[in-house]
Amino acid sequence: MQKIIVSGGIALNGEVAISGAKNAVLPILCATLLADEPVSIGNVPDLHDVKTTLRLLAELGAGVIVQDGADLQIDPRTVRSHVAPYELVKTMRASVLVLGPLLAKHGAAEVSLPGGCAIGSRPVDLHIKALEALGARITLEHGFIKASAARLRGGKVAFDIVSVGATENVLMAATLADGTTVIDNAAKEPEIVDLADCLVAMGADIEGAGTDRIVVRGVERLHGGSHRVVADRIETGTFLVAAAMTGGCVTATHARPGTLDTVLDKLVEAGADVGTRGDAITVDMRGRRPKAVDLVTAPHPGFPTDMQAQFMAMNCIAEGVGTIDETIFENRFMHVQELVRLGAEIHIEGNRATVTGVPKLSGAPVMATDLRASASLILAGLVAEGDTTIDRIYHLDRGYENIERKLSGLGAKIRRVD
Ligand SMILES: CC(=O)N[C@H]1[C@@H](OP(=O)(O)OP(=O)(O)OC[C@H]2O[C@@H](n3ccc(=O)[nH]c3=O)[C@H](O)[C@@H]2O)O[C@H](CO)[C@@H](O)[C@@H]1O
Ligand SMILES: C=C(OP(=O)(O)O)C(=O)O
Repeated sequence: MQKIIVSGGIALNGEVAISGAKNAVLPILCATLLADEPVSIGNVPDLHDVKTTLRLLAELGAGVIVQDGADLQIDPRTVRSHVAPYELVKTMRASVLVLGPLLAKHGAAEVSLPGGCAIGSRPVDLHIKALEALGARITLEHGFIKASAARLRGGKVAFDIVSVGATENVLMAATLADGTTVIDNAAKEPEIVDLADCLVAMGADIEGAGTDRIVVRGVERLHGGSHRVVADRIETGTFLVAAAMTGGCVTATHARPGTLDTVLDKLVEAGADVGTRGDAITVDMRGRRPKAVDLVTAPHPGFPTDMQAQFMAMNCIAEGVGTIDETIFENRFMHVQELVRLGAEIHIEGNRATVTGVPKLSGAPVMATDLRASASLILAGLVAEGDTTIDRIYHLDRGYENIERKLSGLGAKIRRVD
């Protein structure tokens, strides 16, 4: 199994180009199932989750044409199956996002329940309730969500808690429903806005994406179109934290600064000079040690849970004590015991981690448990004395394109070994 070895102690400097967002491209690829014509998607990152989604679309019968690296064309006209098998769904939770599109377009969908995962139980009850509000009949049988509806009808959906995936599933389904759907307490993440932009390019009628009320007026059909995936705010944030932690100066280019307000505010609080110019963001922490920050994860525009592990890594070597409250997932502190192996001082009580910064970490073998936990271990390795060897990096490849090449370009000593 492949591992990553990081030799710590080098301040990162230079420019890094940000890729398209994993959490935007996955729902967008699923949304192409709604169209009557081929859809072109640009700025597609080369990620394991993207490959899994393309395999799933191909399994359903869609044509997948890679035009040029990051540009793809999906032809949904040849879709014949509406079954998303366990083998593909189990490795990637986002595959549940074919449920809404298949149901809306083909009147039926059978999607394996995604497995539990390291960060929490992650049920899909909100997806099911929302689609039922649009008239779908849904049962759970033999580990599959089985859904049917002659044609979905517009309805009222009011979420009890904010869910990115459930908002996306019902948003996609509502585009082809008969009548108007109002989604209240909708997720406001930039990836929802990007999905809505793509659906609108395909002929959907959507208002309010990015606010907590989305109104979708159903249309008879969606046509082909083209869309360029938004920059990955979590990848961006990860590189900016790397700059701050190592006492370096890094500019992330091809980024979308407006999607990162809370993250940039926390970097300023940690003592970094942060500047934005067009699609570039620079974090300069030269000659300084970060100050510990307190943070509470929350739905957008709050602090993203997908950046929690990376900020925890920064607090580990910061000056002072920082508290981190994880309010989205009940079990998203799996990186703590690995960071402790590197010499971090972290105390957990319920959903709060209190981190007391230490002057230095020391390299050790550690194990990645999920995607952002893996990123936090790489960040910690960048500042640890000696070598940090990170095992189970397949988690990392789900969501970071060429991370070791990008970090090497900033001066890091990092390599992948078999
Ligand atoms: C592919 C993708 O975009 N993944 C992101 C998406 O995941 P995902 O869409 O799975 O996350 P949700 O926003 O749905 O989860 C938020 C909370 O709602 C709960 N919940 C969710 C659905 C449901 O039916 N019932 C229920 O109880 C979850 O367990 C969690 O506690 O948003 C998360 C929160 O920003 C991010 O960490 C993930 O990176
Ligand atoms: C939790 C994440 O992704 P997923 O929902 O795909 O597991 C993530 O991107 O940090």
